[in-house]
Amino acid sequence: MAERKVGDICGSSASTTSDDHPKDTLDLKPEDGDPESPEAQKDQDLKSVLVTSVLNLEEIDVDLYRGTHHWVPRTQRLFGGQIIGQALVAAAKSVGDNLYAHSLHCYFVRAGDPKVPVLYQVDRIRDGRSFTVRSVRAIQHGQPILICQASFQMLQPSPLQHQFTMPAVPPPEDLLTAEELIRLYLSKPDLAEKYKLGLNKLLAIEVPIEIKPVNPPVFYKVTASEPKNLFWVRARGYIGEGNMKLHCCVAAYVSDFALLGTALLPYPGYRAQFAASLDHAMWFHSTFRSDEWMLYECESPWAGGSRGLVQGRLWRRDGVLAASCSQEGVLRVKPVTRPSKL
Ligand SMILES: CCCCCCCC(=O)SCCNC(=O)CCNC(=O)[C@H](O)C(C)(C)COP(=O)(O)OP(=O)(O)OC[C@H]1O[C@@H](n2cnc3c(N)ncnc32)[C@H](O)[C@@H]1OP(=O)(O)O
Repeated sequence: MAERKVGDICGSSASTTSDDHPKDTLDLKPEDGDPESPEAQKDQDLKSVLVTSVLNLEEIDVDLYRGTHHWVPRTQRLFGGQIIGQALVAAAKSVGDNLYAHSLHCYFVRAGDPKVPVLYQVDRIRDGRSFTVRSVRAIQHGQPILICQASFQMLQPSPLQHQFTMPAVPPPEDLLTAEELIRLYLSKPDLAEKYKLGLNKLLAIEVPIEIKPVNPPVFYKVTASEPKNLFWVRARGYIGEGNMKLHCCVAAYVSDFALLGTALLPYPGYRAQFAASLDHAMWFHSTFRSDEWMLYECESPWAGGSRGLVQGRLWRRDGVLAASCSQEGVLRVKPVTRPSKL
């Protein structure tokens, strides 16, 4: 299968079969070439776990897929980004080669259960001339946990093109990863035991995303800040060029990570007692590589009524706006009790 260069926006490499449904188009296998070659083996070894497992759905029947879990947050409810990414994989499988993921809108209606797989039932809502829409229900225990609509468009260039300017920040090479920051905190000789425990738990989590905060928090800082956050993100491991559709699914996974917490930044005197994403919308603007560093600019324009609205923009290193997202989440908080100084 000819490799598609990254110039295609969230494209796919489909081929139609004898029936009227294009066959599965999201090929997660290594690119063309001898699968036994040392290069292919190296790729396979380094292949991001997001590709080899999290976003690699099993086909159960036409338009019915099953997804498994890789990393589950401490809340023990499925990570929202995983369900979104897998739902987009399922939606994209029945969409032809000349169509590109440009948006998705989801509601999280029940907590995902990490003890059982997720089924993805795809409904082919419409195949229009320029736009094709799929609806996906993520199902567990016979009930939907997520409802998602995804839309795909033919490439239709236009003279109307503009974007905001990417924030000026240090490059990722000048910053520390989240793990490096945690190890730095752990190296403090006067670090209290209870903090050590929490930090080592964080280190033990195998999140398939690498993160470099642009303004790393001062360790257990208690000062309020604006509800804005910036960090460099990329998928761990190798994904490679040629499958923009897959990069969109990985970006959907990444976009839900550390986003909702932006709304808590002005309130260091409170901690989340219950926090969960209610909905999530995403728009894909240009080509990008989700296994290369991208700047994730997050901000929360509003919070109230036990909810917080957060918005994110994913920027390529060259300043091109790759994707935007918006999410509202439940934020039920309680005051942080600090040991009295007396
Ligand atoms: C800052 C940290 C950011 C973390 C971001 C995590 C991002 C994620 O990936 S979350 C995963 C994706 N999203 C989801 O799973 C949400 C799925 N949807 C749902 O679970 C439901 O639709 C939900 C909970 C939003 C609404 O359902 P509904 O039955 O109306 O909820 P409700 O009765 O209000 O209470 C639900 C939960 O809030 C808890 N709760 C209710 N009131 C309070 C309160 N005052 N204080 C604290 N918790 C409360 C309840 O105990 C219950 O918790 P649990 O599910 O563990 O029993």
